[in-house]
Amino acid sequence: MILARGLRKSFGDFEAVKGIDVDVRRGEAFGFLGPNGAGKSSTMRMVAAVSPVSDGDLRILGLDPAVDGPSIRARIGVCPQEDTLDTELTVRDNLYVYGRYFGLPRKEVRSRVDELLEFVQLTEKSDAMVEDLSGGMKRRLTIARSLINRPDVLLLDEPTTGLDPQARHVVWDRLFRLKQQGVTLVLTTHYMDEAEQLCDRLVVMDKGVIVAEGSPLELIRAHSTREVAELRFGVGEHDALAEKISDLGDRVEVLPDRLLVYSEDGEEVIAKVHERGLQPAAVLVRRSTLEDVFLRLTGRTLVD
Ligand SMILES: Nc1ncnc2c1ncn2[C@@H]1O[C@H](COP(=O)(O)OP(=O)(O)OP(=O)(O)O)[C@@H](O)[C@H]1O
Repeated sequence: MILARGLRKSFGDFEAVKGIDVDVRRGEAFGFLGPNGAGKSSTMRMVAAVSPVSDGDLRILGLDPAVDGPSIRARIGVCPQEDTLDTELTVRDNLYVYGRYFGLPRKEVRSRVDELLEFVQLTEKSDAMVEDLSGGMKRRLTIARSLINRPDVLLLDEPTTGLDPQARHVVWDRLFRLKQQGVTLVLTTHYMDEAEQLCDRLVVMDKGVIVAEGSPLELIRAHSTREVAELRFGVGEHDALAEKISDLGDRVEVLPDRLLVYSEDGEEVIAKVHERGLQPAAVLVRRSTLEDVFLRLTGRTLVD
């Protein structure tokens, strides 16, 4: 569905995307992960055929965005990071007008609008003005709008950023359903839990390059241990304590509020910490996640 080879994006002298290779297959959910400024949105905008490629090859649905931009845009759906809804129109009219941009006949748009309002659970808000919607409702409406043309590929730039947990959950639930319906999803996110659950494959980007790619499980196996022991000591004690327990795991990471000890058996780590007479204020053993992969590969947490 999407094929990129040596894809680059420059803004003047600054290179935001530095030659990436990407393959997105039909029907999969593909994620771009990375901290702010990694180049995810710049990549998404090239894939959406709204930002010209600076160098390299890019094919979307087999088409070249430099020459087939309109055909590509007709067959993809885009849910941008910022809501770009028309606040002076009702919920229904936002979808209707957008559908008409695609040149769909009036009758067809009307029934598609009803279908989509139902899908994003906004039927009851059909006649409300956009400015009266909550943030979560606006995001759902933007997703509905991006689906008006029955796209083969749906591009979502941080679809759940800025939403409260419940609103996030509703949006995520709809994305799962779309995936079940066979829509190819390409998304960026900062939320590791979501990426782990939804994405079949993903790439981790940092400073314009891809630093790892694979399924969530493959990435965790390749770049982290099975378990992580989290230890909280007093403020300011973590650096000194990290040295004292550095032999207890494959590696130890120092975060501002805790130590992370990476090992195959977290309980064993905790037991040894206690044997050494150390008294953490709190301990937790958990399995490795994509957040750990990210920390390993970039030396930073995504939340930063
Ligand atoms: N139009 C532009 N002109 C100049 N620089 C830009 C432009 N768009 C993006 N950049 C720069 O390119 C880099 C990558 O930005 P991009 O928005 O692609 O990152 P991102 O991974 O999507 O980050 P975020 O998670 O914050 O959205 C940043 O340093 C940004 O300042």
